[in-house]
Amino acid sequence: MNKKMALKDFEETEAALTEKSSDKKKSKKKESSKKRKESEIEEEEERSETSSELGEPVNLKSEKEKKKKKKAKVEPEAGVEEQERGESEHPNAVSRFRISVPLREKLKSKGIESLFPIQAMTFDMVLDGSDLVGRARTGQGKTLAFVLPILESLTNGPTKASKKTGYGRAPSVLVLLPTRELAKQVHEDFDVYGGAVGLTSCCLYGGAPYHAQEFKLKKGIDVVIGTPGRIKDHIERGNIDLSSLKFRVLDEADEMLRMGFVEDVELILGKVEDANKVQTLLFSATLPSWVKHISTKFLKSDKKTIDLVGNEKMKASTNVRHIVLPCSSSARSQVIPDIIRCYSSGGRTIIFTETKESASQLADLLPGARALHGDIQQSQREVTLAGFRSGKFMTLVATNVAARGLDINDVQLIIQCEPPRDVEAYIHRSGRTGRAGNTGVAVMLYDPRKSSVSKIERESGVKFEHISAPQPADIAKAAGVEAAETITQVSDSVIPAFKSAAEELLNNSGLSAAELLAKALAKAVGYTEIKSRSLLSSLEDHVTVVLEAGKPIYTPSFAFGVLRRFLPEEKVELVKGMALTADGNGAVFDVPVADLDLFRSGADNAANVSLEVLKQLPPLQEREQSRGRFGGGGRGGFGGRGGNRFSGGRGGGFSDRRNDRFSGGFRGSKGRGGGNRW
Ligand SMILES: Nc1ncnc2c1ncn2[C@@H]1O[C@H](COP(=O)(O)OP(=O)(O)OP(=O)(O)O)[C@@H](O)[C@H]1O
Repeated sequence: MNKKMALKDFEETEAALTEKSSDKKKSKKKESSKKRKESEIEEEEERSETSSELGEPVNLKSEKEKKKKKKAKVEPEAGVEEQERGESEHPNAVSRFRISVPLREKLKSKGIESLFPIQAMTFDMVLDGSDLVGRARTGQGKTLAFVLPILESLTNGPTKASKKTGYGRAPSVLVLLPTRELAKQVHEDFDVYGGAVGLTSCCLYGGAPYHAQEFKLKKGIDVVIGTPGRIKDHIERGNIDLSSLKFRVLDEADEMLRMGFVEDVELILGKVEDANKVQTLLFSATLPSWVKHISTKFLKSDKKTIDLVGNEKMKASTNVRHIVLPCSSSARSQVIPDIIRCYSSGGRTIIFTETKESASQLADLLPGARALHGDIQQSQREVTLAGFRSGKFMTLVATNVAARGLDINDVQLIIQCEPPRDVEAYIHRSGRTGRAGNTGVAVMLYDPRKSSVSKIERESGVKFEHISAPQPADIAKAAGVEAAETITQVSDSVIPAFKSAAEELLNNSGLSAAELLAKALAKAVGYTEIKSRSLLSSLEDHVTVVLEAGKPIYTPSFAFGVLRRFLPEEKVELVKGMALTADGNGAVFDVPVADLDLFRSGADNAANVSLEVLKQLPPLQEREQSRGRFGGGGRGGFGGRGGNRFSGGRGGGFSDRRNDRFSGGFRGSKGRGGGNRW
């Protein structure tokens, strides 16, 4: 169990620290610190209960609901009682930690009066000199977990005396991150909080000119933050001296190592004169076992580990409502705007695609959306992200380049266009919402013919909520309610001008007053027609039907065979998204509305066959479950399609991925690699 693990780690650490120290003051601090930890562990327990409260359905949130939602904000891993206790009594109040006044004031100005659990649990360890592996779910404040104790150590703590000073000073801190955007974000934190205690920082990443970076390094700097590629380049150019480092931080460590930059990271980390005099900290929301293994290479053997996820089943954010929705790739651009309308609560949305091309294409199709990926010039990437952060536009379509670490205010909705290749990507992408105690929604689209959600579900521990695409009629209904409200606000002064036209309509249209008003409302919110949408592939002008044949249907090819008994081949080929019901008695598929009567009458005339239109999807067999059966299927689209995305030799080690996924975004300036997807 997570809590147990966290407690165990903490107790081990406590014991070690207590042994070391004979200082009374220190042990007092530890005593209060221990109390803090115990209450945090209770909070963890409370937290897992409160998470289920986030499951209420979201539907075109009114302002009122939004406000309510804001009020529902809870501190990560903290219970309601905790909030009621008031900041000053908070067990993790900033004032209870060895945080100096300028930092405390800066934190206060940012609205931070108490530390989040990962920060509280690691603060003393880092300040007292330990190497550390830290893991907490997305959005729980891992950045300040290293920023605060590092700054405190350099200004008032153990590394103060040996820290370099003066013009041309070599950096004391090096922070490595996997993406440029993330490096910039972490740099901003060091800038804000470091600035408060007189420490300077700079950010080194690819795609930006060298000379400004070189100038800053020459002048002397305390904290260097950057991506491994550019930092390595600066080292090779002799611009940066890492010999007097006091801290090395690997943020999103698993991603950096997965990218195949182990050698670069190793080379960079190896540039310290005496590794024993450097503290190394490694953070991520996901720490696959191979990362833990690798960490032994970089971190001292007596390192501490604080793992707030541990062996807990649920690895993804518990503040997020996790939803899956069947949708074919061709229907995406129609369905996504409705998902945004229904689930974004008027906030920002990030849509993740698997490739750079599809990010650009989708951004072009969605009104008011912009793309962010590795093929976009760095300067434009920065403009785009700044525009999204400031609310200039509300929908960002991105590749995994935006999956990690980005902390953007009011991102309410994440849409993943298809299941990602690894569970880590799911965890980090969905973690762009529901941050710092806020709630959010993550919708993952999948094409039941091509992909399955069960692997992600199993590995992330998420229990997905299965929904169908919002029906245009539902969305229109909600819009109608809003329109009715606005109509009551229209001044009576308009009546004389429109009354005679209204009376004429009423007399001649053959419609009732309510029907005519309904049309007027529809027109007022931009509807002249409402189409239905199928449940399986979310296609307009299609309906979803279930076929039964008087005996179990074991394979899609059998279902196609039944259809061929009463339909011509060209009609059978119109069938979309064939899936089998979980009970094995039926086949579910989409057909064009225009052909529904033909399908129905054919079924009526065939022996033992029934065909019914569905309003809701019944439980279906997962694609994985029926793997092997789909291959020999009918001509309706299964033969040889799309293999099993999850079982075929992808994944595995990380070094072979180097050029596959990152060369565009991460090492863009060098143009390394070919099949770059991000
Ligand atoms: N003690 C705190 N009180 C209130 N807000 C905080 C506190 N610590 C951090 N935050 C805010 O929480 C948000 C998430 O923090 P951060 O980005 O460090 O999360 P993270 O754990 O690194 O997430 P990820 O795994 O996605 O990178 C930020 O907006 C940050 O300012």
